[in-house]
Amino acid sequence: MTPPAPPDSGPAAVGNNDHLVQSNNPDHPANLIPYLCAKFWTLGWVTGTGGGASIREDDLVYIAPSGVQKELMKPSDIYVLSLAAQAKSLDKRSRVYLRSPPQYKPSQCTPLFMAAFTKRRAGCCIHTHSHWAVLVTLILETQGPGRDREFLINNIEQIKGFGRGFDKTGNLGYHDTLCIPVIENTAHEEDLTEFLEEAMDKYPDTYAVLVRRHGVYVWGENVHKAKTQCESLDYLFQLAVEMKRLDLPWITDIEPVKTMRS
Ligand SMILES: CSC[C@@H](O)[C@@H](O)C(=O)COP(=O)(O)O
Ligand SMILES: [Zn+2]
Repeated sequence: MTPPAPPDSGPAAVGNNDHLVQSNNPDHPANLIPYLCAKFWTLGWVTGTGGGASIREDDLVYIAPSGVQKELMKPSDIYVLSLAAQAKSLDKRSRVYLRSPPQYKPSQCTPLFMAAFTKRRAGCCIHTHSHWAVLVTLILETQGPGRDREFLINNIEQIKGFGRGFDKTGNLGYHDTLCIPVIENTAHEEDLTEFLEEAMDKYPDTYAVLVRRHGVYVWGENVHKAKTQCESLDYLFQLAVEMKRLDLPWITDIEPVKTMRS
């Protein structure tokens, strides 16, 4: 990831640990979150303040503000919290911020991002409101109860863009079936947390969870992996919607071609 030099990171540090979001390094999370969200906005992933991204570097978690135009964020808008301080806190639901811009509230997606960081040791989590993700959940809805809870696809090259799973090495193969669980949307974002965590427990190797009529959460062990997995998924969601339009199945039984390796 080599974004250009960061924009002006806002007012100089005065208290509030502002130094945590001030860096000339374009790969610093406080620079990278605004840079990535500006890119995601062009893809329709974070339009109208929806969606977002969060990055963990060791103990520190960098989070965007709530309800802001995600493509216009500045490094000085970013919240920082400590996982260790959070773990020590007696009130598990309250957040211990090392830095909070006073004019904002932290993203409503914070507990969902935290689930990826604490339950999967993820280094980055991306939330999109991509049309393709939403459409896939709507198509699944028409498959009826029991068949609407998993997005399954196989025999598509882009599936190789996904890791085999948490603490596993290597990526999925062309003939493997990719399975992304679907949870129901709730009126308030934070209420999704228990269902997202439940899906993580039930699907320990998944790197993503679809939220019906809402979007998708995708994570990875670092920014590169979260971003490329999110891109691969969006590609597959779009393909799946077009396949459905053409009445083509998402799951096919294709015999592996015999090669010198077989
Ligand atoms: C367009 S409102 C969307 C929000 O409710 C939520 O789903 C979301 O994705 C972003 O929440 P935010 O608190 O702005 O980071
Ligand atoms: Zn959302």
